[in-house]
Amino acid sequence: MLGVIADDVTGATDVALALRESGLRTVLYFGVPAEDLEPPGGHEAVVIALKSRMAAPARAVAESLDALRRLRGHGVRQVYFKFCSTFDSTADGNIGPVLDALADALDAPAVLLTPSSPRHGRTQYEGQLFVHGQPLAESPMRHHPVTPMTDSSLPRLLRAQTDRPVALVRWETVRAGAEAVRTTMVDAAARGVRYLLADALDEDDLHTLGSVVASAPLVAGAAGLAGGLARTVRGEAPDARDEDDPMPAWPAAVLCGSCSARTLEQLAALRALDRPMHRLDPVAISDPAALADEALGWYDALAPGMPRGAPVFHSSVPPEELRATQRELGAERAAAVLEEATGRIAAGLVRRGVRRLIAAGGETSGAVIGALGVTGAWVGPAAAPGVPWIRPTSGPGIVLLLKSGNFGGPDFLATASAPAPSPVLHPHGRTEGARS
Ligand SMILES: Nc1ncnc2c1ncn2[C@@H]1O[C@H](COP(=O)(O)OP(=O)(O)OP(=O)(O)O)[C@@H](O)[C@H]1O
Ligand SMILES: O=C(O)[C@@H](O)C(=O)CO
Repeated sequence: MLGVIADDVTGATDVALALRESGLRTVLYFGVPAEDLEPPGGHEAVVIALKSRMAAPARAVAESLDALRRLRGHGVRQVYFKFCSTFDSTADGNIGPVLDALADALDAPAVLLTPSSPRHGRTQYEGQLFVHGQPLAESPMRHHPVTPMTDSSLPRLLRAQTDRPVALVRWETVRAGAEAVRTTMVDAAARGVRYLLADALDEDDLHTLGSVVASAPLVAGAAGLAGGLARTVRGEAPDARDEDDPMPAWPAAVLCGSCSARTLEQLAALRALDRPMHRLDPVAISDPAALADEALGWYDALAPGMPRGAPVFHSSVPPEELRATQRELGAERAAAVLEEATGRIAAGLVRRGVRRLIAAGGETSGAVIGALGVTGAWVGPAAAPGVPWIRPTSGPGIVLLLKSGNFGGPDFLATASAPAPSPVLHPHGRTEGARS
């Protein structure tokens, strides 16, 4: 049994999909599940989604250790710490402290990690992180509203967050094969190195790395290495995926809090389709309940039957406008107002019969999950690489699509919220219409 601790909600759905596509039947929890909650039978991997990415180090460590305790109680022997493929962390940086705490608790000698996730265009070479071939600090991530990333050097980023020695596993070593990586790890551990940032440019590299850490107590990174590890763990055993898992064509709505470049493109595509769109402006209305009431009032006034397609609620703005709002309200307050309002809107929509909710942005998705009281979900088919449909294991009969800010093609939101059928992208690239 593989246990994953993810530092945000869309990171958790991303890694859960990687495990599912590697053939592991995967259950996902939002927050640390209650002691008496027995996971549904038949699963081979458990993912716990925390909302710790923006948290102060002490809180992130406490929450991660709590998740670890729960996973261990559940019989998990190997733990994967999932952080963002763009190494998103605040100025205080909690990835290092969480790694230190998990490594101590699991008695892990040297931990292999990499944010490389080639399916999402993230690669690591010579310790530098690239986003679709651009150095991280030159990518749109430099404008992120809460975690602007202005350095591309992973060793430097990680060393700023931990006192423990960090070294690289260079791409030439990875390409030389599992034995070369193993030797590098053993030598490094003997020299006192605790963290090995491994270069990886493609799925083969990740498979090699996965095979090296198949029995390591702690491994860390983005969804890419988790997939490489899962493929090794799973081996040639029969695939547990439910290939035809169709998504129902239920009434849909889109909730967008992400200001990422890709989300802005996806919103432009919705605008071009003349979808009904409502902007949430925290400067005009800074009381979250009033902001949500206004939005739900707009929804209630829409023509019955939604002839223009699923409605869209958004606060997404380009970087200059975002900075202006943040100057006016403060970045934290603006985010808190919008997240609470978005959660209230999600709950109001479900009360009104919406059963297919598409949320854009990790923090935004966390707010939606929290407001709906969703504590666990089965991982369904992918709507795009890294973005699975999920079905809550209890509560109202709905399906959710929680999209990381930069994931999905330009038409992703339009397609996912289309009346029916919505396309299902199979792991091996085959696309077909889902039945309703
Ligand atoms: N107009 C706005 N003004 C200020 N803050 C905003 C505005 N719109 C959104 N935000 C805040 O910006 C943050 C965006 O983070 P979120 O995690 O939802 O998206 P993301 O960072 O693009 O996605 P991911 O974390 O999956 O990459 C949220 O806290 C959101 O509330
Ligand atoms: O790794 C990624 O980029 C995503 O899974 C993520 O963490 C989104 O917040």
